[in-house]
Amino acid sequence: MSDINNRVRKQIMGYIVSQAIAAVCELGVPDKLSNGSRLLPDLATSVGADADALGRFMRVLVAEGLFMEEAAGRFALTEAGELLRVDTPGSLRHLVGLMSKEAYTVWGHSLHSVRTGKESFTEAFGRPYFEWLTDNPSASDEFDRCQAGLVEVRLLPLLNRDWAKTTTVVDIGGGAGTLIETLLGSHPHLRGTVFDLPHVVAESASKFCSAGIGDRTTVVGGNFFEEVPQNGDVYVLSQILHDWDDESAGKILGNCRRAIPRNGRLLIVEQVLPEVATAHPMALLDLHMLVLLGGRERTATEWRRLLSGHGFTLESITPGPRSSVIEAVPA
Ligand SMILES: C[S@@+](CC[C@H](N)C(=O)[O-])C[C@H]1O[C@@H](n2cnc3c(N)ncnc32)[C@H](O)[C@@H]1O
Repeated sequence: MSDINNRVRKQIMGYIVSQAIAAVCELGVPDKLSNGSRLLPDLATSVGADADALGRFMRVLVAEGLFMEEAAGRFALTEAGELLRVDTPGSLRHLVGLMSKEAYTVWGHSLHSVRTGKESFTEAFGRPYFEWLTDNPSASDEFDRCQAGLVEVRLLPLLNRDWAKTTTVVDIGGGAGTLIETLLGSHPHLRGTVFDLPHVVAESASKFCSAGIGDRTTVVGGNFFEEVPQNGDVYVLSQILHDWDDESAGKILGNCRRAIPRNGRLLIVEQVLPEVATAHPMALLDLHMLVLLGGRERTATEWRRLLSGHGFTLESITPGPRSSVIEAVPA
């Protein structure tokens, strides 16, 4: 078979690889191999899998370079596979969580998105994703955990900013509060507010107390389409606006504009797509945002336009290892 034929076949069957990764991660296979190689029957018993079936999953993932078969039936992690462990620095395990289960099911309905320009989650589950999460606590906790896993890398460009003149940071859609916890942990003069849906922030206050920052933090449950907390001098929107189309993103920005003081600042931690379409890794995320949520990733031109349409001037874009910090001030 020609290389082209093989390549297209692999593309067509690509989700088998991603879902095989999700299945072995759910079983904890990469973690069971963290201390070295194991024989298949022993590995299968330790994770509660059928040995023959697990061997067939491993065959595919060995071909993908995630595991190696050191000797017949003895499997180990490769350097790439190490990234699937829960506890490894730079772990991608949170991404496996975000791309499987409901996220995978929703892609079976993606034809709806390409036809209408709308999200497909409602087609698959009866209502939009964030509404569905409200009544599915274990999926919601898993989502918050996976997001928190991403915050570490996203935070780097934020942590490196000069915070000397800032008093209070308000994290809008701050999820599990990891960003505020890390920021306040390394900047003892800062105060922080976490704002998110009530069920998401229900446990946050006690978490902040345990982390020793209870006296410097405020937790507010609410809906950013109605209003957001006042009295911050820096507002953070991390991975929020890409969840929404321009109209909804504009409503969130409008509410931030009403809350933010004239000398305040808005820091948007998001991806910036190149102006010209290329095989940019974020193009995949852009498509996922459309299908899951009806959202989108944006180019610098689109960011400038969206911000200026809702009372902000884009001042700068600072690229980070994963996301950029888009800094804006009230116009
Ligand atoms: C993609 S997550 C980003 C979380 C966090 N900022 C981060 O960087 O990891 C989007 C967040 O928006 C929150 N959210 C969704 N709809 C909301 C609403 N109407 N009002 C307030 N928060 C909302 C979700 O609960 C979730 O925590």
